Formats: sequence, C-alpha cells, structure tokens
Amino acid sequence: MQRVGALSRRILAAAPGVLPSRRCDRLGLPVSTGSFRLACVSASITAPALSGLGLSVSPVSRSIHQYAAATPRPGRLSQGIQPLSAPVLASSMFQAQVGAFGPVQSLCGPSSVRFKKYVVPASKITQSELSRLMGLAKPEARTLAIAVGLLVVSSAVTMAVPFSMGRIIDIIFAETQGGSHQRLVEYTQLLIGVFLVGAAANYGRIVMIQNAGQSIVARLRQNLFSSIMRQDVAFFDRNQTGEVINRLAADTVVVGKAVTDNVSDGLRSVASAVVGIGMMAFMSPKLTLVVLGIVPPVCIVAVLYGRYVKRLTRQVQDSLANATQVAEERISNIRTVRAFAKEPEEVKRYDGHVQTVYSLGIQEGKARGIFHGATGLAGNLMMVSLLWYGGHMMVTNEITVGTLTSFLLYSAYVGVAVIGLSQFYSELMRGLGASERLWTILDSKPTIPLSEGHKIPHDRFFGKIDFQNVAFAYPTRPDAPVFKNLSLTVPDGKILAVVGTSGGGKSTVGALLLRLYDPDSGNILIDNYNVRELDASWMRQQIGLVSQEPVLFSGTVAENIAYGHPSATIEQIQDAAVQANAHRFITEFPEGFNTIVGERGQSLSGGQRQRIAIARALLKNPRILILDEATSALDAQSEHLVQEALERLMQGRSVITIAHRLSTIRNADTIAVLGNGEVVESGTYAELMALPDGQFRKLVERQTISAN
Ligand SMILES: Nc1ncnc2c1ncn2[C@@H]1O[C@H](COP(=O)(O)OP(=O)(O)OP(=O)(O)O)[C@@H](O)[C@H]1O
Repeated sequence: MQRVGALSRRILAAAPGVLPSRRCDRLGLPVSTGSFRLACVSASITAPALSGLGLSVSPVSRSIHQYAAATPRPGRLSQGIQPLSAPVLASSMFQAQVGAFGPVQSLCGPSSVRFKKYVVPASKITQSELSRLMGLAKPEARTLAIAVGLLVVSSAVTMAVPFSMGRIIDIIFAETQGGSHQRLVEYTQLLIGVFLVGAAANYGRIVMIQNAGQSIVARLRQNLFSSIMRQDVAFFDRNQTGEVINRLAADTVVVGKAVTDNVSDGLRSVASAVVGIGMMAFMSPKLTLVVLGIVPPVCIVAVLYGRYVKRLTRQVQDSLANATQVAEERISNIRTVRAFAKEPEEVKRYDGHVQTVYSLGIQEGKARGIFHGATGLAGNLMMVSLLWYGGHMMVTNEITVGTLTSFLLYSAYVGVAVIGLSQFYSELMRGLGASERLWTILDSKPTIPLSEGHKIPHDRFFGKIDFQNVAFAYPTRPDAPVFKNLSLTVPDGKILAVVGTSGGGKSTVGALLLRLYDPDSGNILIDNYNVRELDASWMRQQIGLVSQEPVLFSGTVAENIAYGHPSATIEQIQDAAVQANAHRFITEFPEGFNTIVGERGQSLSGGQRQRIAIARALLKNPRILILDEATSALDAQSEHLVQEALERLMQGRSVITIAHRLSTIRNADTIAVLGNGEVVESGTYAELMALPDGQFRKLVERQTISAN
C-alpha cells in the first residue's frame, strides 16, 4: 500500500531540494535535489510508501535526548527540534534520509509511522565540519610541515622554469645577433642544478605526504573499528554489515587522501597560481589582464563541478555499500544460495546494484567531460588571445620574444593550477562527504557502556537472577513489545527452563540478561544488583552462552576453545574438550587442536561445532549459563553426546535453558512458560504436566503428536 498524506506532501515540498526528479514527478513535487532529515508526528505516511520513494526510515530512538546523542551534529538537530514539544517528539522520532544521498538503511520501522513537519537541511558544509576533517591531520603536523617546506622548494623550481626558458630564448636570440655562447652554457648548467634540487624536493614531499596519509588512514580505521566494536547491539540491528564495512574500507581512504595528498596538491596549485599570476603581472600587466578575463569563469565552473562531485560521491558510496552488503551476505552464505539454486537471481540482484554504481559513474563521466572540455577550451582560447595580443605587443617592441614565451608558459602553468584547484575542491568535497559517515559512527555513543560500574567480588558472587516486571521492545520495532510484564527468578545454582511458542521471546530473555539491550521498564538483577549498575564487560565474562548456532571464528580449534579465556594452557583446553565430548573427534583430525575450522567453523559438523562451543563455555567457567536451544539441530547420536556434555557444563551453575524439545528439560528446577509477553505458567515438569488445561501440557502433547 502506498499512502502519502497531504501534510507529508507539504513536508516533502517544504524541504527544498529533497527528491530526485523522477520521484518528485510521481508525487507532483518541485524538482530539485538535496538531502534532509525529518522527524514528524502528525500526518500519516506509511513505511512502504517511503520505501517506494527511495526513502529509508529507521527509528533512531524513542527520546529526543537519545536521538540528539545519536546524531552526528547535535547542535544542528537541537536547533531544529526546539519548536516542537518534547513529549510529542519523544513518542516518534525518526531519521529519514533520501535514498539518493543519505545512507540507505534497511526499512525496519513499524509499518505505519506518524509524521508531522520537522525538517533539517543536511547538505551544507559548515566551518566545524571542515575544521574537524582537517583536524585529522594534526598528529601529522610535523611530517606535513616538512612536506610543505619541500613543496615550497619544488614549486619555486617549477615556477622558475617559464622565466628561465624566456631568458634562454632571449640569450639564443642575442647569440644569433652575435652575442656570447658562454652565457648559454652557464645558464643551462645552472638550470640543470636547480632542476635536480627540485626533483629531490619533490621526492621528499611525496614520501612525507604518503607517510602522513597512511598514518591518518590507519589511525582512522583503528578508531572506527574500536567505535564499531563498542556500539550497542541495536546499532547493528539498524546498520547493515556491508555498509559499516564500506565505511571502514573505503571512506577512511577517501578521507585520508582528502587531508594529505589533496591538501598538498591544493597548496601546490595555490602557490603556482599566485606566483604565476605575480610573474605575469611583473612581466606585462596588460597581457595579465587577458589571462584574468578567463580565470574567474573557470573557477566558477570548478566550484559547481566540486559540489556536484560531492553529491555524486555520497550516492556512489551508498550504492557501493549496498552492493557490498549483497555480495557479503551471499558469499558468506553460499551454501544456502547453492541449495536453493539461486545463483542466477543473486547475480542479477548484484548486477542491479552494480548497474546503479555504473550509471552514477556514467553521470560523473559526463560531468567530468563537460568540465574538462570547458576548461580545455577556456585554456586554448586564452593561448590564442595571448598569441594574438602578445604578438601585437612584440611587433611594437613592447615585449621581447623571450618574455612572450615565458608569458605563454606561465599562463599554461596557471591554467593547470586552476584545474588543480578545482580538483582540490572536488576532492575536499569528496572527503567531507565520506567524513560525514565516519562521524556518524564515531559520534554514536553507546547507551550501554562496555566497562563502567560495579564488579561483584568473586567470593560474594553467586549468580542469582531476577527479572522484575520487565517490559521490552526491540529498538527497531518499538511498536511490537516482546515483553509486557516479565518476572522470573533463577536461584543460584538452579536451572530454569524457558519455553513457549516460537517468537514468544525465549531468546530475548538471554539477550536481556547479557545486557545486549536494556529493558524499557522493570529491572533485571544479578545477586540483587541491577545489571545497569554492574560493569557490563565483567558481567558478560561471568555468563556463558551456548546458542543454537554457535559462532566459531576462522582459526584453529584450540583458538576457538580459548576464545573466552585466551591465557588458557593447552592442557586446560584439552581438559575442556574432554568434558565437552569433543576431544575424540578433535584428535582424529590430522592436525588435532591445530585444525583450521574454516570461516565461521564451516568445515565442522553442527554437533562438532556445538561441542567446541561447550568446551569454550567450560573453559570460561562462568557462574551463569544460557543454553539457547543448544541441542535442537542435532541427530540422536550427536544430541546424546552434546546433552551429556551440557549436563557436565550445567553442574553448579545458575542456568537459563531455552529448549524446543520439551523432553530435554525434565530435570529443570523450574519451567517458565512464556505467553503474551509474560510468564503464564511456572513450576516443575511434573507440576505443569499435572495442570489439566495447562499451556505447558498442551505444548508437550502437541510435540508428542507431531513426533509420532
Ligand atoms: N534483533 C531483533 N530486532 C527486532 N526484533 C527482533 C530481534 N530479534 C528478535 N526479534 C523479534 O522478537 C520476538 C521474540 O524473538 P525471540 O528470538 O526471542 O523468540 P523465540 O521465542 O526465541 O523464538 P524461537 O523459538 O522461534 O527461536 C520475535 O517476534 C522476533 O521477530
């Protein structure tokens, strides 16, 4: 269904330059381009309708403060939100960006979203953005200062060339009139010496700039990856992996170049233009005026071209991110693609994204063609004008042939410098476009800090768990509460089994306990401490997780077992493997514990992966254990081995086990049945089975019937 409310139309129309023309035509809106952010509260517009327009919507948060913290430019946002009442905005804040220019995020909002006027233009460059971008070069100030010094030397040599050529021509001309040959020899030798100095300076400049650039890119990547690693899990729900990887791989390079190579080339161009025009004015003010008649229009074209390139870069980066996302997901899941025989469709899907990048490349090519064609023509017209007017001045003896030659060369140098300046501008815009994305991630402050708060001393830590009246909805689906009023207790050292229908929130219990998300209301306590008060990293170290599809990382079996305890000895690793019923199959591999498990452990069977995950959890020796349907995907033999290992693992720990196979939870101390966002029944297996109309009993009966 596509429904665009009248007010929404006005919002879109009110944001000047919002949509690409094709989409504007479909809505009957003014045609222009640009980008915007909006957060609206009244007229209704459906998410599919936005999607149809090429807009992507993601709920950023349910409070202004969270939203303002999440935005890369809080100042700009807070100016914009002042006219609206806080409670109204707090109820539905959304960041929307036009697909063509903003980051294309997956459409993950509720199907119908309430909107009212709220528009913040987002495409102007501010002083702070520029200084922040340039600030990246600060730690390299020394290297860059040396590079600038060398640049001055090499530019001085370059700019001496036209003048020297003019002088040599005049010396040759004088020699033809009977002058000395010796002067020509001396002058030429001097020039060769100067050129050698220039070449050495150029070499040094390039090496220094390259060093500084690489340092900046490396630092940026480290900071960015560290920031990505610290983000809330909700961040990864909102942002696609391919998009984030693209920021890390491509945007960092664009930004690094913008503040090093580009600044160096820009300075060189400025120096050439200023010195060139100065020399021309010194040699002939009249001829200089001819040149100055051409340069300003070229500069205007260059600025327009630069702006266009900035917009195009953002589009290209977005499309590339989409293509990367598709490729990454398909390549890493090639087995599923193959099993469904979907290769041709996937190739077509990827082609679609590549086609968009291609079309943008073609657009850029056209713009570049026009730009270079126009500037080339301007340059040639300037030469012809100089020859015509300069020739006239030579005939009237106002200037010598050497001066005219120098002049022509200087004007060519100035032309090249002006084009260089335009490239500097467009590269700067490119860098600003890419840096915007990086700031978005770098400024995004996680709401759940990794390591702040209390650590319960080891001798007073027992692992009792309490969920008290917990209400929770995933941040990307704020209108679909998973829990409305969930209360659970796991006394220390006891086993709680959580059961319920599919999608009832069983795994979410584990996610909340691990504090991957915070509840919207209610409390989760460990040993009577609210988890919000505890150091999250410390707390997670006390919790072991064995999930339905255990994730292994590429590396050896031993490295994977030791993931939660990197300092473990090989004996400890082997012992954990023995207890996890994994030792036998591991030692049967020719490489034993040094066997490479392949990407995500794909060279192992499901049961083997499970047992390595159990060994990993055993080695971590956590006080609390979450078993998320750990045996559901296994055959009888594997299940037996895994179940045996799990029982060993559970001993003496507080356990929340989430089981599909209800027969596997007979030994649980308590079973909690989830339904409608709360616990609808709880008791032992026998107690629950004794309830004649009980939910649990029905679940067990249904499972028994389907098993038969
Ligand atoms: N990251 C997420 N973002 C948004 N919604 C989510 C997310 N993870 C789960 N959900 C939704 O939350 C609800 C509860 O999911 P959960 O995985 O906890 O259910 P479950 O009881 O474990 O289901 P199953 O037995 O099928 O594994 C489901 O409706 C699911 O679609």
